[in-house]
Amino acid sequence: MNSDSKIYVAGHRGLVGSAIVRKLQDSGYSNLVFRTSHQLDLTKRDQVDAFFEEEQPEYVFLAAAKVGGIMANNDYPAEFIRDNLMIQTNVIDAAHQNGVKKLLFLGSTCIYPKLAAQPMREDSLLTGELEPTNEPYAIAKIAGIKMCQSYNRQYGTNFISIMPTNLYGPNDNFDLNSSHVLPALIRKFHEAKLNNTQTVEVWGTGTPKREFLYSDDLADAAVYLMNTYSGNDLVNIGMGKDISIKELAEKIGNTVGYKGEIIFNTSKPDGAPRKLVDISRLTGLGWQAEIPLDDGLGMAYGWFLEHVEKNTLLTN
Ligand SMILES: NC(=O)C1=CN([C@@H]2O[C@H](COP(=O)(O)OP(=O)(O)OC[C@H]3O[C@@H](n4cnc5c(N)ncnc54)[C@H](OP(=O)(O)O)[C@@H]3O)[C@@H](O)[C@H]2O)C=CC1
Ligand SMILES: C[C@H]1O[C@H](OP(=O)(O)OP(=O)(O)OC[C@H]2O[C@@H](n3cnc4c(=O)[nH]c(N)nc43)[C@H](O)[C@@H]2O)[C@@H](O)[C@@H](O)C1=O
Repeated sequence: MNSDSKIYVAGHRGLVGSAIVRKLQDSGYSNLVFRTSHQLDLTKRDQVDAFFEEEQPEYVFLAAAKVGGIMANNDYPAEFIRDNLMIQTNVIDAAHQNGVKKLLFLGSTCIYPKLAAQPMREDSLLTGELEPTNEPYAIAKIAGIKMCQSYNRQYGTNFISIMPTNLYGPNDNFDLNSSHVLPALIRKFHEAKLNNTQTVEVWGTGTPKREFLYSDDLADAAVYLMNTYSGNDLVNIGMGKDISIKELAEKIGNTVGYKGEIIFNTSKPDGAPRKLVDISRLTGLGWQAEIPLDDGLGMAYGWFLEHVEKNTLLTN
């Protein structure tokens, strides 16, 4: 990408899209184009076609998607498979029809089998059963990967796919029903501290392990790979380290300064037992993460205090 290349960041208000925009702007890219979902509903093919014809972007970061944590995926499987298939099909095909030079598709490590050998290598894709709580979303993401690879093969496009681990950072979703674990626990511990509540409920057994990457690290990797990597092989993006949900809860409790007790609600699902990604392909391409979890948690809590707590949560 050149500094004046026209770059479309789909999903620019979200956790990932907003981090990619910050990274591009900080790196001097000045010709960025965005639309909110109200201005451009990417599930609507006619709107997507009109947008690409009008704007003719040269590069596309596809960070628009229907995204949520374990319960949202479990409760709304139809929306997760439908919206994601529609958004990615419309954008990937329009990118091809309009001669986009390069597109980066965001998948997720939930595409790998529930019991994949750890750390999960890119070649474990389609070698076993998926985790049931997010199978419809994972199937949509696998279709997106296969679409990029098929377009590259048949039409000679340059569409790459990256598979980030669990992410967190500014503009995360802090809604307790639909969010991922990390923002949910920041909010739960913060509210328990303010209200002097004796216990905080953590879902599941606390034994599943997850790997967490700060969104600015992910954005750095995405821009780096857009500039340096072309090919059909997926690239995992992660830290290469994971922790249990119990350990995460304890860390967040310490970050927030909560003194009460943690209780586990085992009626809620655990999901995949472990999702540590193998990052050898990524490190071989010359990139590694820089923001340790302890630093990232402090930054995420600071962002929450500044942007979410003040404005909405406690006035509900
Ligand atoms: N969060 C995570 O832990 C992980 C995320 N990913 C992937 O990263 C990508 C981005 O996720 P994340 O940033 O967390 O998600 P967010 O929910 O934070 O943001 C998603 C964005 O998509 C946009 N969007 C949703 N539906 C539509 C639509 N119909 N038309 C146009 N825009 C739409 C929204 O736009 P608007 O704000 O304008 O409504 C929103 O800003 C996804 O592909 C996800 O699978 C991968 C691994 C982990
Ligand atoms: C990114 C990834 O995200 C999802 O998969 P997940 O990693 O299972 O998601 P999660 O962050 O919601 O949960 C992780 C673990 O944490 C436990 N947990 C405890 N307490 C809370 C809690 O309060 N909220 C939530 N959400 N989880 C909690 C929870 O029970 C589980 O054991 C999918 O969307 C998947 O498709 C995907 O791609």
